[in-house]
Amino acid sequence: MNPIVRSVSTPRVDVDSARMGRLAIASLHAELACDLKPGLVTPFDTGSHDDMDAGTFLRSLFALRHYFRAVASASARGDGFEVLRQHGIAAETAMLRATGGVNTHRGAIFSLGLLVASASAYRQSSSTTPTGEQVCEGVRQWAHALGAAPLDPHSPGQRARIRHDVAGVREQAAAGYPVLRTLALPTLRHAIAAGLSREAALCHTLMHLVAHVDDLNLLHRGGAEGLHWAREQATGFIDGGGAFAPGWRARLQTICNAFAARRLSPGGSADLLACSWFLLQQERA
Ligand SMILES: CC(C)(COP(=O)(O)OP(=O)(O)OC[C@H]1O[C@@H](n2cnc3c(N)ncnc32)[C@H](O[C@H]2O[C@H](COP(=O)(O)OP(=O)(O)OP(=O)(O)O)[C@@H](O)[C@H]2O)[C@@H]1O)[C@@H](O)C(=O)NCCC(=O)NCCS
Ligand SMILES: Nc1ncnc2[nH]cnc12
Repeated sequence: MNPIVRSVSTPRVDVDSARMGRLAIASLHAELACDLKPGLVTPFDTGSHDDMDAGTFLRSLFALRHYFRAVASASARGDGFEVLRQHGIAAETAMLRATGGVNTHRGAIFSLGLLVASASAYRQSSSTTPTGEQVCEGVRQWAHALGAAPLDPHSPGQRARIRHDVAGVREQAAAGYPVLRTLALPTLRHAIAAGLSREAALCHTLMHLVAHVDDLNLLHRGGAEGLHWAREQATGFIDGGGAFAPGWRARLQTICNAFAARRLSPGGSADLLACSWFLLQQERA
């Protein structure tokens, strides 16, 4: 964008950006607050983690309280991907400062940040509320920039992605998050429409994600065998009726215990769960 042309904020942009920012933080909190998440941190369990607990995630959320509003506002004003990326890098720094160097939300800063930016741009340009699927599709506008952006080939995710020849979070983003559009959103919508509680619907959706996502965190910690085992556990839970089945909590607790025993943690699936919740909630905003 021409540096002479300053981005102009208007009250409408500011109000909607603040709304999108609050929804994003609330969605990350909804994921954290959900119990019975195999290998993941909950208010009652640190899962497969020794370096973080719910307090670590809450400090991280607090550090991100301005970030999502900032990317929403930048996107609504028409700022390019590089501006969004700089906000993301600053958010990663704020997160690490708040957590004492623990990586709680690096992937969520990326994925939820892009979805917030997409939702904000759509709402600004069309003055209507997009569906969750339209928000996912909107991320494709940055596909080229995503492919050209600097990448750390030695990050856990990149090492896992290269070693196991799978797509990672950037490839998901450039394709408009197909796993959210075609799997997580329909699953979450159906569970809620069928009358499941928020927690049951989130657990049900998380297990569908674990069963299908090439989760780089599972690959990083458990390799191909660990990912395969995790998918088998999730598929077994789903085939047994998932959170619709009587006694689902006891069955899921057993799976949680098994994930922790193997030190496996589907952090990518947890991010995508929070993203799914945001995509649904912004439809009502
Ligand atoms: C694009 C970046 C994320 C960089 O990508 P890269 O692959 O280099 O970074 P990684 O962090 O290694 O992997 C990506 C993170 O994304 C999550 N994730 C994993 N698989 C998937 C998937 N299939 N789809 C979507 N998302 C996925 C995951 O993040 C979550 O897990 C982390 C916490 O779990 P934990 O097990 O504790 O992870 P570690 O501490 O790393 O391992 P241990 O040592 O404990 O075993 C946490 O990050 C969660 O969010 C992957 O980690 C991005 O960093 C980038 O380039 N950012 C620049 C800014 C930017 O462009 N922003 C956009 C603004 S709109
Ligand atoms: N609840 C959680 N536990 C562990 N890693 C995560 N990444 C995102 N949410 C997470």
